[in-house]
Amino acid sequence: MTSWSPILPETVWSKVATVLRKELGEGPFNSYVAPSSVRTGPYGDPVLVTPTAYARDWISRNAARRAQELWTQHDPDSRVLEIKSRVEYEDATRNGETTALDAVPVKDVTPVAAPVVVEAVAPNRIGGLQERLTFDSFVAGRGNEFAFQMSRQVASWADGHFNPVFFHGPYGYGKTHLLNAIGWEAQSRRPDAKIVYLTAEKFTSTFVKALMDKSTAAFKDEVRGADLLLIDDVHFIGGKTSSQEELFHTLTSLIENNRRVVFTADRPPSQLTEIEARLRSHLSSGLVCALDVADQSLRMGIIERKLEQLSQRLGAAQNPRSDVLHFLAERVPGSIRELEGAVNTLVASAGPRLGSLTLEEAMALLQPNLKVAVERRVTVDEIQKLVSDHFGLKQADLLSERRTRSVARPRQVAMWLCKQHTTRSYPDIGRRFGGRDHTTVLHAVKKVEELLQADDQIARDVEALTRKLRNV
Ligand SMILES: Nc1ncnc2c1ncn2[C@@H]1O[C@H](COP(=O)(O)OP(=O)(O)OP(=O)(O)O)[C@@H](O)[C@H]1O
Repeated sequence: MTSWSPILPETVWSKVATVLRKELGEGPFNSYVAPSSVRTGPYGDPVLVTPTAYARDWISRNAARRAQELWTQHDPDSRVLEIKSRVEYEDATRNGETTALDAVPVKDVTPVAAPVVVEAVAPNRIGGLQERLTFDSFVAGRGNEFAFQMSRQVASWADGHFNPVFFHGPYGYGKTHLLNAIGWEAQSRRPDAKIVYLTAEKFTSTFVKALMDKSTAAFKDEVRGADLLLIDDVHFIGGKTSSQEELFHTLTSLIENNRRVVFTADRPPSQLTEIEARLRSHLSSGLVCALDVADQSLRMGIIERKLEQLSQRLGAAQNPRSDVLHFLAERVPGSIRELEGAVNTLVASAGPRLGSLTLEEAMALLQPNLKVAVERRVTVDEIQKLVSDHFGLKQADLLSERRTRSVARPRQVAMWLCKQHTTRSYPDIGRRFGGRDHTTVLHAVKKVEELLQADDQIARDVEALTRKLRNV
């Protein structure tokens, strides 16, 4: 067996962070420590990378000594934890001080139930695409095989008989992954082509903003000029009349001009009852293709691929024993998103002991993941509807650019509820609130934490909303 040496920095960090969270309190922890992540420096030393110089200074003043103390307790090699802002770290990386292989976003090894770190969003050429979501990292099997083949066909720019292509399926089973993979592959085959990827939220919010700014012509040019348009979560456009109208004209124009369009949604077009009949019918006029929940063998394949990826990035490690693998595949409730979270938890918490863990030990480590997914799943969409109703707003207000307090505060409450009641990451929540940055979500979460202590009215609102969410 090849063992990991030295111990994974992420494993140590997740222990350190758990204690810091308790000692610093949720507010400061979420503001400064949670958005930071642990990377590895050129000589294997851990580096805590903070999003800003301000956060670096705050941590250096208020938490560095304690973090080092805790680090030393948990790291058999007693390495020194350096603290750098992201800019400093990136400069050092550019200057060859670190190796690409060493850079490990902590998100990948952090339990989903303990939001210690923020997902690192890699930059990409097509706006909005995530770099890790490619065909190579997608595992095909029963439930998604046909969707996978169709996606490859669209991405190959082969003469398509079907346009638009519409993928639908339950949450967390790879729709966004396939849409991203199509984008990457199509771009690599035709670098000159214009590929536009938009979530339906982003389509709506950008369009509404363009209406207000009287700049719809630019918006139309951008979207209707695409050779391939990829729209994620189109169900979101339900009830939004002007955006539906715009999407309808966009779709017909692209199809008339032989441009490709691909949609994803949580339901087939026929069930999108909040979408106007004319648009619904156009959505189903090409190929409608279902992604189904994954069976045990697909879940096992995904676990193996995920372990392979983690071991490539973190160094070789022995896979868990087969009873542990089967437990993961069969007993972790929820979608592939929760399954991935469970694999991350196990790898992060077991470290070099991964291969020798007994089933009982694995079950104990996975406790948070088993609990989280047992609870009823709440969606971002549901939270947005509930919050906008509660505060007498429209759902679109929460996604809009409006910053007046009567809108900004409910938006922050909605973001906080999303963090509490869904397994979505900060960047993901930001995307679903009109394409906002993850730092905005972090700020909102921190603000609401503060208000819950200081503002009785907000505390009552949050309590009422939480109760409603549980009973929906
Ligand atoms: N077949 C698969 N192979 C590898 N990873 C997968 C597969 N299916 C899903 N995943 C992973 O599971 C997670 C959730 O998938 P994704 O975001 O694509 O779900 P979705 O169906 O779009 O969900 P939602 O409707 O909530 O947006 C992602 O990290 C994705 O990479």
